[in-house]
Amino acid sequence: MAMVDAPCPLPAHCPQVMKTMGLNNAVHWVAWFITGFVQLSISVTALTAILKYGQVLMHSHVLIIWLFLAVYAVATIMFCFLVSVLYSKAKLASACGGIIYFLSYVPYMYVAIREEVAHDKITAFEKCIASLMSTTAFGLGSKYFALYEVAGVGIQWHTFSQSPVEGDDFNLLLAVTMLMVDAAVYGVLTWYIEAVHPGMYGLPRPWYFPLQKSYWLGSGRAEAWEWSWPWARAPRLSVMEEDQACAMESRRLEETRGMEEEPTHLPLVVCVDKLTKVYKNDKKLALNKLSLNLYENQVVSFLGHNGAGKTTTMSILTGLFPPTSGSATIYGHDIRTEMDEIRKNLGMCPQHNVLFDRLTVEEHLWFYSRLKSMAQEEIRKEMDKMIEDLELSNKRHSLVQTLSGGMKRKLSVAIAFVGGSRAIILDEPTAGVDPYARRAIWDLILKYKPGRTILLSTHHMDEADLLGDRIAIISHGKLKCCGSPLFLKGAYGDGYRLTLVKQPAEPGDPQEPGLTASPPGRAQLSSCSEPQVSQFIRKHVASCLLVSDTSTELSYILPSEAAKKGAFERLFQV
Ligand SMILES: Nc1ncnc2c1ncn2[C@@H]1O[C@H](COP(=O)(O)OP(=O)(O)OP(=O)(O)O)[C@@H](O)[C@H]1O
Repeated sequence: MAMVDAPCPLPAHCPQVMKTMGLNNAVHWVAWFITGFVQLSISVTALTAILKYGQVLMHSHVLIIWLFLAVYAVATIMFCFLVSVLYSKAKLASACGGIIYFLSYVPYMYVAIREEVAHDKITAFEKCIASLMSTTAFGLGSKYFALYEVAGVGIQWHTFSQSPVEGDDFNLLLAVTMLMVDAAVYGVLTWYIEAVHPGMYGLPRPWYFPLQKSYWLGSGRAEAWEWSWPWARAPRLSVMEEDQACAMESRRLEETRGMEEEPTHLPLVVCVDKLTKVYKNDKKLALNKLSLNLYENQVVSFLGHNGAGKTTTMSILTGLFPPTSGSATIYGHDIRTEMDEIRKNLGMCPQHNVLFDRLTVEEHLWFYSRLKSMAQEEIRKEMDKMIEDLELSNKRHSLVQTLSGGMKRKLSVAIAFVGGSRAIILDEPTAGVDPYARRAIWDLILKYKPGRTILLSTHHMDEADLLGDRIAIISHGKLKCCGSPLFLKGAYGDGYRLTLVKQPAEPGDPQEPGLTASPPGRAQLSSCSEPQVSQFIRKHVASCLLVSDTSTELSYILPSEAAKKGAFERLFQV
């Protein structure tokens, strides 16, 4: 059970999202240890009672039986943790874990056969080595219970460190000690393997990471850069120099069409530099040297077709996957080596809701704020404000499983903002919600934008236009254009559309021969004469194009250049 639970204990992706939001890895494992131990201690207690009072180990001290089984339970939990980090799929871990578990009995069988069949003498040291498998230590320990029971005295505190067999220097105390050593060894191996081989999600550390000062003392980014990427030929740069180099690179990009000059007067927060990603199981380039800068107080709308690479970019920025090459910095911290530092300011809303069914709206906001180490009083204030902004006051104490899809999405977006997160990644925040909830999410994003930097992916042009201070469009993993909505419309749009509604002429109305000095809309419409209207518009915007003439409407395209020359002003002032 522990093996199935440990690799993916919560809703899919939940541990990753929690880690992105600042969950300490040690806290994650300790929580699972406590859960496993509480469950197993019930079995241990029941088994102790059965063994003692069911006349199986009737002479042995009840506390020693419980202690022996409890220590074995601890070693077994740690063994499950170890197996769980070896496999990225829970079912595979449980299947293989069972086999590995039974195979670990082999040393015990070897010792037992040599001792009992071949009558060889096995030294305590050899037994300690064999006991590095917890099941072997358990088997050897159980043998002492049996021997003392047969002798009719059972294991007592004074016989705990003695063997009833003459010349045998191993005993139950050594078996229990070895079980504790096993638990510690499995724990260390779990910690190491998870760090260098984090499975499907997470950034692998180099195999020598325990030797890195930066791992133990934090920060030390220059050292981390050097150690983690020894093949990087580029000269070592300070963070400021890196940011400047990154900004210069993007300035070079501006020279190409579709790249607006960047708002360099704002603080640079996210600097994506030639990010490339090739998935192991899909050899094609998911990201192809993507470079993008994000500035404070801005929302950047990330647009692109399905499979363009939006989610991949966001996953790399949030530390779910490592990039194949290239890098990115967030607040000057490198995503490859300083994710723990970055996570203190990072908020994310993944494409699919990752919520706990059995927690309420309020509990979710509280939990994620606490992950960010926010003080209790501040949490209460922020929670009240956010619940009001979400229009979820009446659902404050409702379990998430009772919320509608739109409400769940609103909560997921709100979670990205709690706890003072300043770099926010929103992956299709309004996917699958009704227009009303969509509007509420828009309002929330706009309200919480000041002081933050937001990257928002969407498939909706109107959303990108309305929310985005800048829009970045990617295709096949490459940035195609980036700039303000107005800039992109100017660069790629075919102009402005002018639609005139024809006013039906009322019976007895005198037919006006042409346009008068009366308000232009009314004059044009009342005439309902397309040539005259067109002639009037062409007087001010010579290159206007009539695109439709129906019984109720006239529609024209006015080229963007006309706006720059002030032609629109003259047209509408008439
Ligand atoms: N885990 C994965 N393993 C292999 N290939 C993947 C994986 N995730 C994404 N890809 C591939 O990487 C490319 C980019 O996918 P990504 O999910 O980043 O696109 P997207 O722009 O977010 O698409 P959508 O708008 O549909 O969410 C696609 O070709 C996709 O097939």
